[in-house]
Amino acid sequence: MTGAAIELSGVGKTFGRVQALQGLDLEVRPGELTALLGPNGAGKTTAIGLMLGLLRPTAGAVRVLGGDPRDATTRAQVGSMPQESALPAALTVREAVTLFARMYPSPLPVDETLALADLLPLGGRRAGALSGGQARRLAFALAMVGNPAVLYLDEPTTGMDAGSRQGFWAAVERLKRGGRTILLTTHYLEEAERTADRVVVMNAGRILADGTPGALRSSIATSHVRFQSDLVLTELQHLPGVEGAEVDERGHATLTTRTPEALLTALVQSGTPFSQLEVTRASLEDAFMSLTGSVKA
Ligand SMILES: Nc1ncnc2c1ncn2[C@@H]1O[C@H](COP(=O)(O)OP(=O)(O)OP(=O)(O)O)[C@@H](O)[C@H]1O
Repeated sequence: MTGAAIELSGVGKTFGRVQALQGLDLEVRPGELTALLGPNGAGKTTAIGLMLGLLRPTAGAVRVLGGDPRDATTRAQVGSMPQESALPAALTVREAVTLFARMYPSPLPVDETLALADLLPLGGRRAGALSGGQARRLAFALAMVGNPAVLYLDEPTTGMDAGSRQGFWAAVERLKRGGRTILLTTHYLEEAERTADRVVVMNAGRILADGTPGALRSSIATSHVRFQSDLVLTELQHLPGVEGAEVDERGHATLTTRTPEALLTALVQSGTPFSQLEVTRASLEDAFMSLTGSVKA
């Protein structure tokens, strides 16, 4: 045992001819909030299915809290908010949470769980009558009521309005401070950046990047520097930190760089006259798309 809360080593998963995951190595430390990011079909849900013991790996091994994710002792310590949850439509919110609480050895108090998911005012409403965003909050409550050490949230905020989202992330922050290990998938990069200790970017069943949100941003986020000058393409390419350069026939240059400040300092120091300067920072969304080569999901 390595002390990792979740450990995937050399994990592969195929569905017929589809290779959903290939040689996946991932260690999640206890208490860490990890965001799995990737376009549709990247393999995020499959990875969670393996960590939950709902799927068996075709290759490699999956350990959760030092045990087999299929064992009852492991499952009792794990909570999951799936992408689409079948909620017990005829039960009220409170009844559903109470019922789920009975399935765990040391559940959270029902009222505390309802409060965490901002559902106290809706305790008497039938699950089948909830709005989409409210139903997501009930799925969150059902994932939490067992007082899990490890919590999986698969695209948790899909369908939530801005207010629900804010409340939800505040609750996740509290859970994180309480020392739980949380692994979530999301398409909302900015949310992941704000909340996660670590971001793991996946595409086509593999990990493309893994690091803190800040490190990821600085490793992939580029800026565009545009100006007009007499410099020709080779001179532009030799400015410090230039990763890409284009120049049109009128001398309008567009340079791609991760260090726009150093580039501009060198440009000014060279004494070359320039005009129409414009510096734009690529959004994290752009950087993510260029990394995964995907269109926005
Ligand atoms: N039960 C299954 N049978 C066949 N193929 C599957 C099955 N489950 C997943 N796949 C395929 O495996 C690949 C990974 O799917 P997965 O659902 O893990 O992606 P994802 O990253 O969660 O995508 P999304 O962002 O759309 O939820 C996809 O090509 C998908 O079609």
